[in-house]
Amino acid sequence: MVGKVRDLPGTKEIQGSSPLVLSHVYKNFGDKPAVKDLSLEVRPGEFYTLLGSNGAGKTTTLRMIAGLLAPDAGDISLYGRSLKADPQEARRPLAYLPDDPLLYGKLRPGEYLEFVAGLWGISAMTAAPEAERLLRWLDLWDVRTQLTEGFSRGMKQKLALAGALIHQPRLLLLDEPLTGLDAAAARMVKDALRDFAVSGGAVVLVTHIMEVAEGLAHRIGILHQGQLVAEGSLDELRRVSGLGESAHLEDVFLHLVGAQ
Ligand SMILES: Nc1ncnc2c1ncn2[C@@H]1O[C@H](COP(=O)(O)OP(=O)(O)OP(=O)(O)O)[C@@H](O)[C@H]1O
Repeated sequence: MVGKVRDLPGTKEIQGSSPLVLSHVYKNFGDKPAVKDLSLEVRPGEFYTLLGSNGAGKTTTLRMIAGLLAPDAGDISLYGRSLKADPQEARRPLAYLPDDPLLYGKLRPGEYLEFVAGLWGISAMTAAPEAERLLRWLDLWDVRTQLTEGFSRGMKQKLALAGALIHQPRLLLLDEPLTGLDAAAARMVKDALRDFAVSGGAVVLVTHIMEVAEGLAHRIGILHQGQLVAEGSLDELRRVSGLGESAHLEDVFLHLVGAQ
C-alpha cells in the first residue's frame, strides 16, 4: 500500500477542510480559453477522476492546482488554504505526478528520492526509510544501484510515483499515471491509490482509461472545452445522460460531451 497519511505539521488545522476546492477558475492561453468557470470540490477520502477529450483542459487544471500555472481568475484552495494567498504552505500536502515526469538520468533511484525529499526540506536520513519502503513496494529495490537513464518507461513511471510520494502527501494529483505500466504494475498502482484514499488521503486522477475511472472513482467530473459539463458518481452520470442504469461509462461520457 502507498502508506497511511501521516501527521504533517498543521494536521489539526487542516482536518475537516476539503482537500481541494476550485472556485470559478479561468485560464486562457492567448485569447484561447483552456478552462472556463471551473468550480469543483474534492472531499476527504475521495477518489475523484477527471475525464475529458484531448484538449479539454485536464492537464491545465492539474497544473493550476499544483501551482505551476496561475489561474487568470478564480481561486483554488487546498485544505482550506488559498494557493493565491499562501502558495508555499498550501502546496505542502500536495503531490503532483505529471504525465511526462522529469527524472535525472544520471541519478540512481535512492539518489533521486533523496533529491526530491530535499526539495521538501526533508533530510536524507529522515527520508531513507520511506525511500526504501517505496522502492521495495514498487519493485525497484533490486535496481536501486542502476542509473535511471537505463530504465524502461514503466520503471521511470514507478520511480516518479515514488518521488511524488516521498514527502507523504495527503492529496495526490495524477495525470495518466498508468501509462507504460505492465498489467501487474498497473494493478499495484491502482490498489495503492485506492488504499491511499481509504486511509484518509484524496486522489484526483486524470485518465482516458474508462475502466480505471469506472473501477476506482467515487465521483467523476467531465470536462468539455474547459467546462465541467457533468459531475457525480457513475450512477448519477448514468441518470443525467438518460442512458439507463447499466450503461458503460464510455457511452455515458461520449453522450455527455456530445460525441454520440
Ligand atoms: N502552454 C500552453 N500554451 C498554449 N496553449 C496551451 C498550453 N497548454 C495547453 N494549451 C491549450 O489548452 C487547451 C487545454 O489543454 P490541456 O493540455 O489542458 O488539455 P487536456 O485535457 O489535458 O488534453 P489531453 O487529453 O490531450 O492531454 C488545449 O487547447 C491546449 O492546446
